Amino acid sequence: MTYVRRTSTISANSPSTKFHHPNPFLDDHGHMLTQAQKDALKQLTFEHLSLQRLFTLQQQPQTITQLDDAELVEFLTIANSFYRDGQPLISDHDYDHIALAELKTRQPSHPFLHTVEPEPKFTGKTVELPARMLSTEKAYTDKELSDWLKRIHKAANEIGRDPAGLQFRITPKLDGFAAFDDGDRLYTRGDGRRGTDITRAFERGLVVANNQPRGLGAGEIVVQRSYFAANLAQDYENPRNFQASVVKEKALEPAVEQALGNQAVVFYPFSTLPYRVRRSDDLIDSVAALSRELRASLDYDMDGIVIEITDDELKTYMGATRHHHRWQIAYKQNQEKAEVKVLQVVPQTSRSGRVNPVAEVEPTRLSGALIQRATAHHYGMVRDKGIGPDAVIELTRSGEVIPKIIDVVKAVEPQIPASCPSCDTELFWDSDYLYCPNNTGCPAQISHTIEHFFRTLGNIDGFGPATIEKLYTNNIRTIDAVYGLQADQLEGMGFGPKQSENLVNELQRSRHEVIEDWRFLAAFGVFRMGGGNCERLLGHHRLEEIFELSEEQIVAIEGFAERTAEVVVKGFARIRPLFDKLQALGFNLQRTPLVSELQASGALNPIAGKLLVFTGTMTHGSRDDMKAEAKKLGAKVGASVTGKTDYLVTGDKVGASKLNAATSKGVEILTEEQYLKLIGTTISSAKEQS
Ligand SMILES: NC(=O)c1ccc[n+]([C@@H]2O[C@H](COP(=O)([O-])OP(=O)(O)OC[C@H]3O[C@@H](n4cnc5c(N)ncnc54)[C@H](O)[C@@H]3O)[C@@H](O)[C@H]2O)c1
Ligand SMILES: [Zn+2]
Repeated sequence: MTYVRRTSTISANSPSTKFHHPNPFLDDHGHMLTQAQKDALKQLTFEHLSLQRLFTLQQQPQTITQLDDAELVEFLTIANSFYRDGQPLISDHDYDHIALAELKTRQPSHPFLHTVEPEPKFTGKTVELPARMLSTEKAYTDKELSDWLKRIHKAANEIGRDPAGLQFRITPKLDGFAAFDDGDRLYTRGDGRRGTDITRAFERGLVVANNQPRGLGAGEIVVQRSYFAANLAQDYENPRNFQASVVKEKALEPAVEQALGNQAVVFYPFSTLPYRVRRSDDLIDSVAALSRELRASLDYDMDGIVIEITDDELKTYMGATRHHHRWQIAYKQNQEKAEVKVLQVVPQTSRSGRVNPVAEVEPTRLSGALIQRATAHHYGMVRDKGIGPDAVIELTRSGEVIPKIIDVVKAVEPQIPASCPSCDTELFWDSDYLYCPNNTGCPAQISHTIEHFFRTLGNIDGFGPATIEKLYTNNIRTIDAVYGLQADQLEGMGFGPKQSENLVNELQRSRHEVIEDWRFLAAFGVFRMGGGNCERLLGHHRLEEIFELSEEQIVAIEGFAERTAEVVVKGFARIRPLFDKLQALGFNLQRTPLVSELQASGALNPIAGKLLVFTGTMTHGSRDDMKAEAKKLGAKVGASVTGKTDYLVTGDKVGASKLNAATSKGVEILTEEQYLKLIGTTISSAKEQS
């Protein structure tokens, strides 16, 4: 694997760790970690995953299945700790259906799956809970629900109950912070058996929902949905994020204090929740409607419904696993699409000057996450489909944190900016895209370029959007100027003494730590030159040669088209002055090995990248084995000879037509023996090995 592994705690350099976070920023790469998440990450120790890797997993949750076992468990642990802290990294849907499901398939008895997922540690006395507070078993489909029902029926029969007579109590599954109120103290769920004293929440003004008395046992701390949407949605990413802060030991933030004062945050005992009762025979058919009904009757966020049997004797008989009560299940429907109303379309100028539309929408819950904004592909879509205030759009969430607009249900007058939101310069259209032409003076373009640089280097902390914005207002607007900063200068700009020192140390570290030259080049953000293309290019030409390269030389490299070569040559010319200045600062660059060198040294097999066709009966192994081996060495294997074939490898009893085709197309023909020699093995040594 090629990503950087960090084996120790990510260097602590966090400026004031703010618990709640304002709207997350979406950078050019669509990276969505918020500052608070990044700060929290710094507290964690990674053994298997890197920060970059987490970024990728967050952006492409489907790649979670490619992690190895240890990485997967580490990822689950990290995701869980973020979730409990009110800042989910990925959606519940992806957590359950991709990450957890993967572990279930691979290691059904892994301890992670069979205990209550741990909550963050709070200060406070730990006590034995009067009753166990477990997780719930989950059903996402009617089939899963009916399987559960069968188990209930079986148990009922075992103790002589008539399954048809059983009653099921259905309550909303509150999406809050679980707690237990014994009338005197309030405790967290902890590990399900022992919780931590968080009575301070009541002392801070938490009330029991609907003026109910204290001491009603298990429940959740929740915030009113309407209050959240009206007063908190701008500052808190989701209600979980807000709710968790009510019980934290640190001083309350003003918004939390205010919400408590307004009695908008409550402890809701489960025993006082609105409920419905159904019998076995009409349970499954009615769950969807009940779910909607209960949602409408409750001004708190819910995450499905909880179904449990009411027969106490049967409950006792069925008991619990270490993870859940067998007599209870949560039913969650997958809601992957939603229709929402647009509040406004906000323009965001990117590093390249392209202005991207972000639709702010009425807060809507979609597969476990609160959605407040969505991205349109480009302003052409906004223009052609009529997206603006009051438009109704259809959203889908396919793993990304910010969902995409898939369709417009109700079109309106499109909301399109005339000038750049950052520098006010008049925008221009280039087919479907809007651009700010002010490349050298637009604050957004300049700041994002600097952010991109540091983020791509990946070996420097502390230079996030907030820092860069502050530097910008203090006239530090180029990367070389940032590298020239001294601690006292930073202090003069309003950075704290400790932070100033840290920032200067980080700048030094980023120059002294070894970094791959392709990563360094990618940091300059030349159009079409992301990490992959930089590495490919530097596999053929040295970093110091790139400014002399012609379009022809670039096109000659596999993977570069003519149009790309043209913009790349221009792009290199543009960055050259900055490049020279930064290189003079002495970064510790590690060269990308040249393909030619690798081939000469034998590190790269001569057939790597070549297209081979095998024909005839082989003696070295079966033809399939040989094909597999060739692929392992980096070759591609074709079925028939074409003009692109590099070698035709021939065994015994070869048909004349293949040989003729090879000859007429100028394809080199190798006997099996010649081939084995080429790849550095002989028939006998190959046989010994196998
Ligand atoms: N997005 C992420 O990264 C992430 C990470 C970890 C967990 N999760 C989510 O958390 C869930 C598992 O967490 P869990 O084990 O804490 O909770 P759970 O979903 O299994 O629910 C159990 C809890 O539900 C609460 N509850 C709410 N309403 C209730 C009611 N009416 N009756 C009874 N109990 C009720 C109780 O406090 C109980 O402790 C998963 O569904 C998963 O999607 C998400
Ligand atoms: Zn601009």
